[in-house]
Amino acid sequence: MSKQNKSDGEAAHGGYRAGFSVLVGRPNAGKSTLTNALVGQKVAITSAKPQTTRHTIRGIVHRDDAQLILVDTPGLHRPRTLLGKRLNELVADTLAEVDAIGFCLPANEKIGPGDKFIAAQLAAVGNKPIIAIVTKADTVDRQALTEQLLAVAALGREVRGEDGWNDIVPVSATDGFQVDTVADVLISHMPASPPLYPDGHLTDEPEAVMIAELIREAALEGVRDELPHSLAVVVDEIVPREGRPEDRPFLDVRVNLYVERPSQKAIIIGKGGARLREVGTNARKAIEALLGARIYLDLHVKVAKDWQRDPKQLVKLGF
Ligand SMILES: Nc1nc2c(ncn2[C@@H]2O[C@H](COP(=O)(O)OP(=O)(O)OP(=O)(O)O)[C@@H](O)[C@H]2O)c(=O)[nH]1
Repeated sequence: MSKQNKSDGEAAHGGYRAGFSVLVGRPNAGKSTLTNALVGQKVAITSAKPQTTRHTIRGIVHRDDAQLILVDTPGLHRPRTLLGKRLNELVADTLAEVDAIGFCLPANEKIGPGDKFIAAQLAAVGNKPIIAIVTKADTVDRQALTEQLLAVAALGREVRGEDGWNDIVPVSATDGFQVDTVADVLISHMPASPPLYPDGHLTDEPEAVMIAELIREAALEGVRDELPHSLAVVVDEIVPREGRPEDRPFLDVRVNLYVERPSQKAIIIGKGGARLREVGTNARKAIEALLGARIYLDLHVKVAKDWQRDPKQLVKLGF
């Protein structure tokens, strides 16, 4: 993340700004959906279930005069299991690195203890610009939105003193309402800097992590209720097949899906393996589109008992 030419001031890079921003908020606040709307391409998985975003996934907003690099974090929350604790460490590390923080609070839910907990943590980060983003604005009427904006402003003053949040922006990621404004406001807090990534680059997430996310999304389709947080996906290897012409590569992708109980393994695999085949077919199409190459997808389902609580298992699974 080193920026060349540490000279300050607007004119330093012809007025160009570039930097990092993170969206935080409690589970289900709409962070992934907003990231996707800002970046304009699906990079993070979304789900109706909380805490599906396990990895830090970056998307980049490109403008003629700016680059906004977004980091999508897992839901910041009170640690419960060890996995939760690791997630919170990840969040704390990310906060220290960014130039501005977007704090997401849904318009259609009263500010609760979870939001206050996060607000206090953000205030403790120090002098960083914090922009309160009131998400899902389409779900409430004008008056309810106004009241929520006032409540969010009051929360800002409560944790940060009289100045409160640097900005407050209502947005609807699903309707596209104010999505550009959110980008504008975040960009206004980015430092003068040359572009940090080549144009057209949408994510710097290692391909393996994106592949794992695509498979995880396909595997959870229709069974989210039975398998809320018990599925981890690890890409073992991606090997180019030998003897293929360079312009038409073919890759062997080997992947392990870890669940916590044999009953969950049965759900993933389905009767006679039918469900797993369907998961493979769906994920393969998405992965081929991502990689621009044909692949053979080899999926294995394994039971790793209590992987969420076992430090050794967590390391093995990449957490
Ligand atoms: N109506 C409406 N629904 C939204 C909007 N943004 C997100 N949602 C819905 O809210 C739910 C949660 O959205 P996500 O983007 O997955 O939330 P998140 O904060 O990333 O959640 P975690 O990954 O659990 O931290 C999903 O069902 C979304 O479809 C919005 O602008 N309007």
